Parts: sequence; C-alpha cells; structure tokens
Amino acid sequence: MSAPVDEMSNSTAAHQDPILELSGVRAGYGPIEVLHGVDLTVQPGAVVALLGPNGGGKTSTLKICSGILPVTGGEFRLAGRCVNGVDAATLAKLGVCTIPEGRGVFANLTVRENLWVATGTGTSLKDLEEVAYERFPILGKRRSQLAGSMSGGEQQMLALSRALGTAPTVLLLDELSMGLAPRVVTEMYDIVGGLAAEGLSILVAEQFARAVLPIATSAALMLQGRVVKTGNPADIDSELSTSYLGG
Ligand SMILES: Nc1ncnc2c1ncn2[C@@H]1O[C@H](COP(=O)(O)OP(=O)(O)OP(=O)(O)O)[C@@H](O)[C@H]1O
Repeated sequence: MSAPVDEMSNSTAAHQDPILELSGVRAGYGPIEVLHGVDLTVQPGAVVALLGPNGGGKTSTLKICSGILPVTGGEFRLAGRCVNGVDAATLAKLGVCTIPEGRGVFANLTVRENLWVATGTGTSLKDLEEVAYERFPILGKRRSQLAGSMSGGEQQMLALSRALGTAPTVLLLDELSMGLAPRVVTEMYDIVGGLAAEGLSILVAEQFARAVLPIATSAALMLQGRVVKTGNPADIDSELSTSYLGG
C-alpha cells in the first residue's frame, strides 16, 4: 500500500524502489487518448533515454511525470508511492524538475533574473547563483546579459542551472539537442552524464538517439503512445536502425 504523498521526503533517491515508474499509464488531451498504457521505469541514478519519432508520445509521457498531464488510467509512482492526481507544484517540491522543449528560459530577462524566477520553489537567489556560476562559470560572466542574446548552449546551461538550484532528485529533459550544434549537444550530454554520476535520476526524451545513447544507462522506444521496447542502449540503437529508421 502506498504511503501518503505528504509523508514523502525530498531524499527519494536513496529509496529501493524505482524513482519513477509508470505502469499501464493512459492519458490524453480532451477526449483523445494519446498514451495507451505506457510502462516505463527509471532507477535511482539512471539516465533513461526515451526515444522515438514525432508524435510517439515522449513529451506527453514527460508531462505525466511532471504532473502537467493527468493520468486517466494505470499508475504513476514516485519512489514507490502512487502520485496519480498530484499536481505539478507538489511534484516539484518532491524533487521532480523539468526542462521543457525549448528550454523555458525567458529571453527578455537577464541570466540573474532567470535564476530569480526559480526562487519560487523556495531556494534563495544567492544559492541559485552560487550553484549556477560554480558549475558554469560562463554564466557568471553573463549574469547581466539578456538570456535571449546568449548562444543555445549557454541558454541550455541556464535552464540546467535553474533546475539544479532547486536540488531535484529527478530531472526530466525534453529534446535537449533542439537547435544546438552537434558539438554543443555532445557537451551538454556530457554534463547530463556527470549529473547522473552525482546521483541525479534523469529521464530524457530525445528524437536524436545518437546524441543521448552514449550516456544512457537504458533506453525505451516509444511508438504511437506505447513503449514498445526497453533495453540497454546498444540493443535499442540497433532496433532503431533496423525497424524505425528502416536501415
Ligand atoms: N496539447 C495537445 N493537444 C492535443 N493533442 C496533443 C497535444 N500535445 C500533443 N498532442 C498529440 O499527442 C500525441 C503525442 O504527442 P507528443 O508531443 O507527446 O509526442 P512526441 O513523441 O513528444 O513528439 P514530438 O517530438 O513531435 O513532440 C500526438 O498525436 C500529438 O498530436
């Protein structure tokens, strides 16, 4: 039997259960169901790559995990507790942090102001800046610069800093590679791999499998609202080239 959500602590990474678990999860938009029974597991400290073509349901699955899209069937568990119906703000307080497609940085705000936005979760601006500038010194140099005038990689660093400043246990990343040069994508995924090595659990939705597979501990292939295969990154890579990419 699941413990009440209000008994959950932010230190969920130490738990024996998977940090995130979807079992037969169904969801949709209005009357249209788009997730038809998704099964997915993220173990503590793992990087799980959620792969597949456009419209397969990757973003919708991340929305379930962040509490934006309600579960209409099946079960969503966080560190072993059912969190169906728990809202996004509560999940954020429980340590689930999302970097959405397009990064979610405010182009017309400075780096510092963007960090200030994350103080809504209870972390002070001082702490957010300390974490950000220590990890990404370039952001310290750009603290008074408008985020929209920075490179795509620097914006992604800012998005990561905002997320990390809130000390998450689970990071949800949607299309980290979007709009970035291949070299920058590799750099960003190296950073993500480092975060997992520090104990963060990470679920990454990514269309460009080759970008994320080198740092993934496991991968799941999503087609038409279902996870059709899960396994180690090498197996899923070959599955992608033979079935989905047709080659
Ligand atoms: N806000 C929405 N309203 C209605 N349908 C939606 C909405 N968002 C997504 N969908 C539909 O849900 C299905 C799954 O989309 P989703 O964005 O989750 O897939 P995806 O694998 O992330 O694809 P992409 O990489 O293109 O974002 C698609 O058929 C899509 O058209």
